[in-house]
Amino acid sequence: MAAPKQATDPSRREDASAVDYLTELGARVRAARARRGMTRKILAHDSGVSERYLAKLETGEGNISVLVLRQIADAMDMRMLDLVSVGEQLSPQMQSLYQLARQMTEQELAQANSILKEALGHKTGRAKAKRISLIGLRGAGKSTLGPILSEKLGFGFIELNKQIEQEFGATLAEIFSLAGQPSFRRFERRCLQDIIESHDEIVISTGGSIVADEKTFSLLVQHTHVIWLQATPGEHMSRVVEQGDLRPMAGSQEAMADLKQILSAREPLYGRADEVCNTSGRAIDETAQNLLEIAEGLLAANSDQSP
Ligand SMILES: Nc1ncnc2c1ncn2[C@@H]1O[C@H](COP(=O)(O)OP(=O)(O)OP(=O)(O)O)[C@@H](O)[C@H]1O
Ligand SMILES: O=C(O)C1=C[C@@H](O)[C@@H](O)[C@H](O)C1
Ligand SMILES: [Mg+2]
Repeated sequence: MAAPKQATDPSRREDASAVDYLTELGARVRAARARRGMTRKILAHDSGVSERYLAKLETGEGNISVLVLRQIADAMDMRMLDLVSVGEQLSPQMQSLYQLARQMTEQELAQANSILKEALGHKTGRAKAKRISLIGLRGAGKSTLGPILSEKLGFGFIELNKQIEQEFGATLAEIFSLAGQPSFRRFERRCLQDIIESHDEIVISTGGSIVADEKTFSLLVQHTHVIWLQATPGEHMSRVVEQGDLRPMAGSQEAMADLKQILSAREPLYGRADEVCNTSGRAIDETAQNLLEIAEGLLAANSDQSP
């Protein structure tokens, strides 16, 4: 007869973490239901999921399907994300804002955004000081235009990714392969925080994926005047290839589709920038001049707001 599996068996460890996860998920559903004052019967009625199944789920016994979880989240008017992502819950204040925002039309959202920005204007204005950051996809021109802009403004210049490499004594590739993406994101945030604390007049060229981390990107938005350097997908691709990076050529159809997908996924995030600078079909000199005007406009608006 085969010996029973020991606790050190990796498959057992996976089982244990799955049980913990399902228990946590169940507790979240129960807590969310309780916060809304919904009995299990009401949630069953509103979601179309049986009371019996809900009871199993809430005690961590049911390995729920994504679609059923969506029914439950919808019935409680909440994001599935807040049920499934352990350790990443919205604070009560954020939840309240989120609920409010969910009921608004796009037009009302834009209005709410500018009302909030204005109401908090003196705070954000000071918080941004004379820091300009450039964001955008690979080949947008962040590294090319950043130093030119800093020279024209008489400010310092920092290439965030280079700063991270210096700070942590390893190349980006090494950081990604040895420490992994989550560590890179932590280093990136820490570096940005240090730069913000130590520089009031600076141009920062960021990495294209800085928008992927909500906290880091919020830090950037709150403490710098963010300018999104835009280009067409074709130009992003041709510029990267011209720089000698031949990776995008491996199956160029697929690479182009990937690039377009990344761009469209990031567009709403890049869209949080204070201003946009279109670099497409323009010479570097011309773009640099336009970028300078945009930056000066942002700095002037900021000095108007300062107390
Ligand atoms: N109008 C323009 N503005 C900026 N760069 C341009 C323009 N036209 C062509 N280029 C070229 O596009 C390339 C932009 O590359 P750059 O390395 O500055 O992009 P990046 O945004 O820093 O990308 P990455 O995310 O890979 O660091 C350069 O080779 C530059 O010469
Ligand atoms: O756009 C991207 O996805 C990236 C751009 C680089 O600057 C780095 O931030 C990282 O390698 C990822
Ligand atoms: Mg660059």
